[in-house]
Amino acid sequence: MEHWSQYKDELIATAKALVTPGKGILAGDESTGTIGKRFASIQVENNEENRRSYRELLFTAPNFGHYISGVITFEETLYHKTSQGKPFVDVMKEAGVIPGIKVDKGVTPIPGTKDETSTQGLDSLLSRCQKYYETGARFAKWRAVIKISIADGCPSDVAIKENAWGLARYAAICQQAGLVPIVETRKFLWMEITLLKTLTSDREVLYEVYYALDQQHVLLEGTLLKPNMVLPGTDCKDKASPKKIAECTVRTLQRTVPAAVPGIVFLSGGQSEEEASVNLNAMNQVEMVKPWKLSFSYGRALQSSCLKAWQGKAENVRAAQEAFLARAKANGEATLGKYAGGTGNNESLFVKDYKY
Ligand SMILES: O=C(COP(=O)(O)O)[C@@H](O)[C@H](O)[C@H](O)COP(=O)(O)O
Repeated sequence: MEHWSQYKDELIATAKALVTPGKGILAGDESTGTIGKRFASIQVENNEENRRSYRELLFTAPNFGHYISGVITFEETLYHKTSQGKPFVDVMKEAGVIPGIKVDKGVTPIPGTKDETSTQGLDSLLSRCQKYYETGARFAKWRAVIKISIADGCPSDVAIKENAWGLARYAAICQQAGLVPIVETRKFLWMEITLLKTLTSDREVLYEVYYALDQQHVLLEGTLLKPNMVLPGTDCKDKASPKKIAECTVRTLQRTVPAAVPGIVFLSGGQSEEEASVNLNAMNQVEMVKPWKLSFSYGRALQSSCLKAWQGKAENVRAAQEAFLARAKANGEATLGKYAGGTGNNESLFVKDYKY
């Protein structure tokens, strides 16, 4: 018996459903501080009722399940209800959308490194996951943040190993409780970093992550990977075309991610809405061997225009939902390589010195 035996079929089915062609994941798990920054940009107060109303707007957007397979929530949101008293979890399920939950507790510095971090939250993780499963969640997210900087010699071996091992422990525990673990390796790029350096570091990190997952008997068929696309830093002089980004990203994944993994759901990582859609589309068009589905798990690139349209006002809810659905549809098309382009905002969503 493996620790996941009881849930094996369900884990495999959930992971597969999350990467249904034409759909992807809404990352709506901004912690209280992060959503506060997003609200501040539209002069909306960061209180619980505004957070609840905003998430209600997203989860009641008409037919959002046509393009969204699952939603990652922050713990507070998992227990929220609509203004009519219906639990969000039920709203999602009725829309054919799978509820998910962020289970990590942020990062902490690794002593002796140059501001590299490891992710916290393993203590009591099993009992938390069991509780979330009972509430209706069927998948989880845990973010490892990897700093990439030539000047500081990062990522260091220590940081890579520490983060890979933590991700594997998290993944094993989630599967024990019936939750599909999304394994997130978020690279924090020094702004001048070249495409080549990102590519090399990504490969080192992913090798180690899949070694650790194997060591800890994680059922790969019941997992998803959430990486960055392979991109140059925002200040790098050599810009890369969507085709080049697609080729470098797919090649990196070919060399590191086993074919047993059903899907790779990219984070948007500061790309503009349009870039995130166009680059995902290019990956799904490029003629290379791709044994996994390539989809999205976007936060900013799905919500930026929606937030701007909302402005915290009830009379703007419909317009905000339309803005959200437009990005969901575009990215759904990009998972099929059928996004024609031109519908997204080109404004960069990069946040300088973001603290994870
Ligand atoms: O994974 C995610 C995707 O982010 P992104 O597409 O890069 O905007 C999100 O869940 C972010 O992690 C989200 O904004 C979480 O916020 P904090 O945990 O940093 O508060």
